[in-house]
Amino acid sequence: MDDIRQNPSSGDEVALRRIQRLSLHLYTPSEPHSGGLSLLPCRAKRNLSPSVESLSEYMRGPHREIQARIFEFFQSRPDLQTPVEISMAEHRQLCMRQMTALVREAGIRPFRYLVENPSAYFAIAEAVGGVDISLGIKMGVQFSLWGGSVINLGTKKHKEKYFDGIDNLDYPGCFAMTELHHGSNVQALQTTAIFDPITDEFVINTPNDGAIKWWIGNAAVHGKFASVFARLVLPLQGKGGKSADMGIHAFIVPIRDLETHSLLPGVEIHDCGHKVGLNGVDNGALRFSHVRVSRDNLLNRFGDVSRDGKYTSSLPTVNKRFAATLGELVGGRVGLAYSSVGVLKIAVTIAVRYSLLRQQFGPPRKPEVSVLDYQSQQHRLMPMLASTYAFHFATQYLVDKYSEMKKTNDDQVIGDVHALSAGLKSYVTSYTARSISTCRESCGGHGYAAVNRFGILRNDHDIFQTFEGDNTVLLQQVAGDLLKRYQEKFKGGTLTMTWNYLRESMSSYLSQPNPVTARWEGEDHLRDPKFQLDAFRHRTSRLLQSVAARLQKHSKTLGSFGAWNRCLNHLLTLAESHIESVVLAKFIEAVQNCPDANTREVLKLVCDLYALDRIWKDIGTYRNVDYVAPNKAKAIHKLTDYLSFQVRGVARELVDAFDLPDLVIRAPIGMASEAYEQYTQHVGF
Ligand SMILES: Cc1cc2nc3c(=O)[nH]c(=O)nc-3n(C[C@H](O)[C@H](O)[C@H](O)COP(=O)(O)OP(=O)(O)OC[C@H]3O[C@@H](n4cnc5c(N)ncnc54)[C@H](O)[C@@H]3O)c2cc1C
Repeated sequence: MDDIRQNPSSGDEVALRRIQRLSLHLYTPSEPHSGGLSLLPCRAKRNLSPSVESLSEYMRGPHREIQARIFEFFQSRPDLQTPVEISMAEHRQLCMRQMTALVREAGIRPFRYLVENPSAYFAIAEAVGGVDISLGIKMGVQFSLWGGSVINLGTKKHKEKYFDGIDNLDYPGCFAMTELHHGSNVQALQTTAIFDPITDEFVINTPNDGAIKWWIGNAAVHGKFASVFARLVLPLQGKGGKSADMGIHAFIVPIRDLETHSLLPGVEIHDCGHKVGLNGVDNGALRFSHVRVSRDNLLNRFGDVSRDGKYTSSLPTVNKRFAATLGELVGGRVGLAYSSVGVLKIAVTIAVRYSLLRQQFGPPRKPEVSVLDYQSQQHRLMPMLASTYAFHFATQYLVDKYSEMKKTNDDQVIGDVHALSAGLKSYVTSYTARSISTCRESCGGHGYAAVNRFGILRNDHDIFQTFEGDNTVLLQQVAGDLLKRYQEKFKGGTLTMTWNYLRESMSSYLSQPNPVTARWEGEDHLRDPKFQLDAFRHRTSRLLQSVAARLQKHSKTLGSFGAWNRCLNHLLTLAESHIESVVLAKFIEAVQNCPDANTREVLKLVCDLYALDRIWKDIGTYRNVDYVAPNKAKAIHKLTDYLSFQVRGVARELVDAFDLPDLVIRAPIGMASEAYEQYTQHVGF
């Protein structure tokens, strides 16, 4: 493409003059702090002066020290840093070396943290994901999935036998749930585990090619064990002497010899091959041909088989056992939501720093301006920066709740964590996936250089939307949960903490919007957290009430499955709306709890942008029900642009406060200083 400055055809000259005229119209000379140009000077602006240190201190959370240890360790070991170009085979070996060195040389034992201090575990996962996302996922497979299944679905005997080997990596393992024909629908898995009462063993078998375990992390190269999810079948225990299918259970199956590493008899493994991303993780496909394992290898916390082949369980039905089994695996979702925010922080930091550095065009006879001074660039990046802050606090809350759940086993907290982890995992990972592309675009051509990271971040992170539960499927769990609570409300039941607002407010949200407040357009009102939360909750309550009525109507003719499908998009919108309400509530709380007044003021600005941008993006919904009048909609739009502009003034400090070391950012264009120098050096100047 021709560059319009170097080769101005007459049409291009006209375009250039138009841009320059536009610059004159839109901008007036800058105030000192913004470092650029100011937008429509219609308001009396206050310059904020955030302290990066104080902001960072508040954001950091309690586990910064262990993260710093991880960064220092990898910083000191260039041989363990992932280069930009690396083959799949080398990447897999490097990832294994990285994980082994972390455990055996740096002395960081993620598995112990997972069991004893989950919030520290998630901080470790975020930090190693910053070193290489493949490493973060490889570690997640080993400790959270393979280790987590043994600890959470097994009993004391399993812990005694396997804990140390998992912890010190003598027992690298896999989590083998997904099959070729079934991923999301776990209840339909076909691998069987048939009890043989004569030998006191289970026989693990893949009955057809559709039941081949697929995508199993750690299987292609490194795994020695797998926790295999299979239907537990008891011969002669069903009606009329038939076999009884007791549903999906997990079994520990050794897959490779501990000494020689060769495949064990009856186990066939093939490599899933080169992937779009995460090529440091060795995903494999496994077929089992009548592999025998001891009865003790059943992970028997929720269901057991006695020596004489009788089934016992504290849970009365197959569905309850299934829910309990899958429920124990929510830790993976918590980790993904949390790590996804970590990836978003990296992408936003690179995009914002570069957009501040990069200068293109400007008013006549004036220096060129930073591209972040363009309203369009602010519109792309500032609400994203605000969302990153919002998700930071929301996922921090999720991690705290998860830790509380593990400590107390309280039913209400369990309910809360299950729905919230499903919702935040899907909402945050989808948002991050979209945003990485926007960040790439906002850095122009230099965003396309592999060294500047967006390609690998996008490719590695993309699958976060699918594994540990496909996002569309998980959002339906959130919607289902909301509907359940809605029904309970009318039966006088209790609501868990996060859902409490529905009880408190359903009736007021569902009454006709107040025509007077619908017209209020003052900045104080629009920036009042009460108005913002009210708007989010009003939308959720309406969506909930209307979808409940639609489901009831359609189920009469379509049955419950058909009715659900007829309302599916509505249900997904409901789930997202609810998650957004929770995210906003947690952000508002975080602002209010911030002890330093200066920092609080900056966070309040960022929070206001998050809230108003979301309201503006969904303004049609609010207008449709006259929750906001036309004048108010216009005021929201104007204020959102203005807040984006204000956040631009503190954008550098906001990304610096993420406190990500160069080891994690790596992109030359995303460096805090001398970015151009580092970039030119990279290509050899
Ligand atoms: C890199 C990678 C690593 C993985 N690691 C592991 C691992 O270690 N262990 C393991 O067991 N698994 C692993 N998986 C598998 C992963 O968990 C599954 O891919 C995931 O659960 C989704 O299942 P699926 O791929 O079969 O998709 P499907 O369930 O077939 O979904 C396909 C599409 O249909 C849609 N869809 C499905 N059901 C519904 C519905 N009810 N309503 C609306 N839409 C629907 C989905 O949104 C999606 O768009 C991995 C996958 C990958 C790619």
